[in-house]
Amino acid sequence: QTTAQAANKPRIVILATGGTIAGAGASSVNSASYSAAKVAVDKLIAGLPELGRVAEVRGEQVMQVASESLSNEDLLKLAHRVSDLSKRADVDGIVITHGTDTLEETAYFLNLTVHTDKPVVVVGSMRPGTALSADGALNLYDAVSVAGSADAKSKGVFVTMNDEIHTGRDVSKLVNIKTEAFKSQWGPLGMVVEGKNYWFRAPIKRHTTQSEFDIDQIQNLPRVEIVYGYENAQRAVVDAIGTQPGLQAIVHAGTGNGSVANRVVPALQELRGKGINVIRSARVPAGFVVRNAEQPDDKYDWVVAHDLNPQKARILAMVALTKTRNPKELQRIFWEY
Ligand SMILES: NC(=O)C[C@H](N)C(=O)O
Repeated sequence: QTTAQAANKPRIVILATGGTIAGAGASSVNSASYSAAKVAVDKLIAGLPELGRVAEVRGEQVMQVASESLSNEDLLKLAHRVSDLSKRADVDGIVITHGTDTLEETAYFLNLTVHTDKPVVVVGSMRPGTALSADGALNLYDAVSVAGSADAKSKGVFVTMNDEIHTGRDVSKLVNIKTEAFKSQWGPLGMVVEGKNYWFRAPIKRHTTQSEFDIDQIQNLPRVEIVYGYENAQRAVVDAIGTQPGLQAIVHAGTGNGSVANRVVPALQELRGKGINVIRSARVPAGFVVRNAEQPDDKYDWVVAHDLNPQKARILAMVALTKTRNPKELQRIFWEY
């Protein structure tokens, strides 16, 4: 028995994937210009001895990349590792260090597919550890502290940034450069301050142990692409994506309430006619898309993304398509998750 176990400290595994939290700049004033994914997890842990106050920590370097370059294969590799660790009796919680650019996508994917009631926390930073007022150390301390808390169990996958605890479903990177980069349109679940959690709400959408999706059954993800709506948008982009091999769905990041240019509608209808699902999301980052408003979804056999932004809608679509291509079933899933 180790000293930490004797002291009843939770045993937390930190799975490192890269990002700015593992970044390094040329000087301490480089807060925005630096290289992501440089520092190994053992060095991150050694640089933060305070972690030993809240947990017995060990690290694993799963990959070392900037998150904008993550692939579906990377996502599956990480999720399978999280699932395996979550089943171990000697692991009480899992922290994933991750670049912030696609952190919301990974967090939502894990929330949808990993069957565990143990806390899983995804964390990043906006400044590299070499910068003045670097935010990674406190974010990581908060993440480990939340991952080791009994009161964080059964609430799904979290993102801790800037003292806030967010659900991986709702949270999105909405601000560049600032350390208050992450927001949930329905609000954070709570805050973590000096190793103590303060909860204000709980997630209502299905996640982790209540999910019908299970990462242990998912070896591949179907291809889903996103097209953007804007003034003067032409159908050629949709037509081009429609020829991509293996395409199973297109997420349309529409203007306003998911509106679609009249020039683009026929292109999407043609794809639907070929069995490709059309998911109507919005480029507006708040509010939600109303079914059969702006476009006749029932008539066209389209799906609306509810309040999910396009990148999160893509994640849920991929996961849902591992089970069904029926648009009515997909719509049910978009309401429930
Ligand atoms: N702040 C960051 O982590 C940004 C970086 N480009 C990444 O996502 O890996």
